[in-house]
Amino acid sequence: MTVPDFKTIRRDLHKIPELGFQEHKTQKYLMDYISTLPSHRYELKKWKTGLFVKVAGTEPTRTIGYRADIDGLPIREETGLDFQSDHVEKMHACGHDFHMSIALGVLTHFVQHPIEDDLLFIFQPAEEGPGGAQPMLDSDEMKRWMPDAVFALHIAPEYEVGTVAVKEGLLFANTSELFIKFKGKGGHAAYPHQTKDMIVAASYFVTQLQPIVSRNVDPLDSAVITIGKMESGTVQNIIAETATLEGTIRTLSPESMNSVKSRLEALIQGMKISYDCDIEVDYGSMYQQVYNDPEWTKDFISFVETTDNRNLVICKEAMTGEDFGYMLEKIPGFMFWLGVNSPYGLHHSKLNPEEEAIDFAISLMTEYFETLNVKTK
Ligand SMILES: CC(=O)N[C@@H](CCC[C@H](N)C(=O)O)C(=O)O
Repeated sequence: MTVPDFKTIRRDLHKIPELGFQEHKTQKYLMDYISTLPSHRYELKKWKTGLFVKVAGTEPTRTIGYRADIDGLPIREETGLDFQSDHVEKMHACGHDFHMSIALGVLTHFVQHPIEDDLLFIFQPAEEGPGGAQPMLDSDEMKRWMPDAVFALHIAPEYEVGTVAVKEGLLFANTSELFIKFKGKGGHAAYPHQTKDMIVAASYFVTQLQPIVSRNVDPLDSAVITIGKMESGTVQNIIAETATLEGTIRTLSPESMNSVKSRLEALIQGMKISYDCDIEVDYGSMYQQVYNDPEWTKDFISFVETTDNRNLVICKEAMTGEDFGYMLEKIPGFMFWLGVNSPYGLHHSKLNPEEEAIDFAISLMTEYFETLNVKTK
């Protein structure tokens, strides 16, 4: 079998981004590709819109897990690339097209050149929300094929291709989504005294959230509250009866997440009195922090250091979230950042990672897994 071009595979996947638990075309694409590999070397199980693929080892004593997330984001792509998204208002703006093609590359290698250990490839839906990692962990397939260690990577636009950035311990933050609904009383723009204006209430609330971070969280224990969406009103001369806010909370410690939410709820009680309105809060999905197992991470760091043409960066923790944190809570392993050098960052409509990072990552991970194989002997 000739080795396929994983950049072409990435471009195919880039054209068909789908939101969490709607990844039907993506799942079919992955399955169609995997079905071209010798079928006696692997076992495949569909799980919702994701996949588990177990590649048989020659004399397995353990199972090594590798996870790639597969969903896209609700963003209108503005890269102008000739393989731009075919799906309106959807884009692979967080690099999951890279994550999938790298996983397919590693999978292909080990189907053709098995190591002693079994390998479990986890193609996970809904990382951007509402979260696929925890339900996958709870699935019968995962219980049957539970890996002894699990690894994943995430593209990093800020680093050059060839860079691996990682750290032991905390890598990504605790996260919670945030959905707030305001209900007041609408009316004529010229008679505000007869209304309860929810544009004024919601705007005030957005500004009141900011001091939670600067005045309630220990400065040495960071937090972020971002409101990414605000919706209200119908036309310029009608006072808005309702308003909705959507956002996310990020904290370095689980304890700070609880205290940020307590402060937010206290503010809401005050707002209800001040603006004489109803306010409902819903936290949506919450993700466990990504905590890299120190032993596995040290092992990976010394592997990267001792190989040529790989630039190792010991990075700081980031306020990004990842439901891979749930896998690392149960199974030792690590996640790392893969340099892709894009002038536009994650979740940007012009994100354009350099595709040379795909082959770099495939050889990085295949060599690393081969090193682990030697260590089991
Ligand atoms: C790596 C990355 O960008 N992950 C997302 C995870 C989103 C979690 C959830 N939907 C939330 O917004 O809290 C991120 O935004 O960090």
